[in-house]
Amino acid sequence: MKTLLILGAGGHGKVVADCALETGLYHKVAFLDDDAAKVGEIVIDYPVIGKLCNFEKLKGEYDEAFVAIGNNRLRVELVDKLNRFGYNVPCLIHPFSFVSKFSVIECGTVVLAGAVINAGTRVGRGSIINTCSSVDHDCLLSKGVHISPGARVGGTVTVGDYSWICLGSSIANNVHIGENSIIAAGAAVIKDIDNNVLAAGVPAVTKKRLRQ
Ligand SMILES: CC(=O)SCCNC(=O)CCNC(=O)[C@H](O)C(C)(C)COP(=O)(O)OP(=O)(O)OC[C@H]1O[C@@H](n2cnc3c(N)ncnc32)[C@H](O)[C@@H]1OP(=O)(O)O
Repeated sequence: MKTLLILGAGGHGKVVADCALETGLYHKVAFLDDDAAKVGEIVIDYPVIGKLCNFEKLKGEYDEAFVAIGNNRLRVELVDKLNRFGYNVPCLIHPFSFVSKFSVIECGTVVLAGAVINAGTRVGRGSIINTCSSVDHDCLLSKGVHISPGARVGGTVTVGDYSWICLGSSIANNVHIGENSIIAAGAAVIKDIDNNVLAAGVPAVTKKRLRQ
């Protein structure tokens, strides 16, 4: 059994800790968070022991470290820092998810309860495959992608760096979603989506451009 340091003690941090414990691989977790009010508190039975930057001085005290922060770009930056610093950054797969043995999940990615990842799909580092979402066959999700609860991604879809597929949206097969874009909750995407845009509606259309 291993120990796990989790960067981020918010709602997503709780879910990540729960997932890690459910795997049966960890017997102890602790959190780091930059919210001063959280430091010293207990979050689902486990302590918040310092600020995010404290991961450096804790090296050697935990077997592995994981980033549980919702901001897609920041999450990947921290995964990369942990890797450079020599931490082992796992991928966390909830035991009640299905991840095809013919898929590849890169480090720092969490696959939560009820999620499905089908054969031939690759999920980049620092991604979130959230509760009861699905990513079908032969998809390529780049780094820092968040597939929110209940979202459905058809086969052979590509999603660029840091894009956020919101709650309950559906992405038709063969579509390309650009980098740093947001697909709003409940959208149905049937055509390619540019980089740096918010798309919403059924069928989804570009609503606004986002800062890069
Ligand atoms: C476990 C967890 O909780 S994980 C987190 C899950 N959370 C989510 O998935 C977030 C869901 N939230 C959304 O989808 C929100 O609508 C967001 C994040 C996309 C809104 O983003 P914002 O940048 O604030 O969008 P904003 O409010 O400026 O809307 C821009 C336009 O898009 C439209 N729009 C935004 N969201 C939607 C939507 N879901 N459906 C239809 N239209 C929408 C707005 O009406 C507006 O249209 P208009 O310009 O014609 O008036």
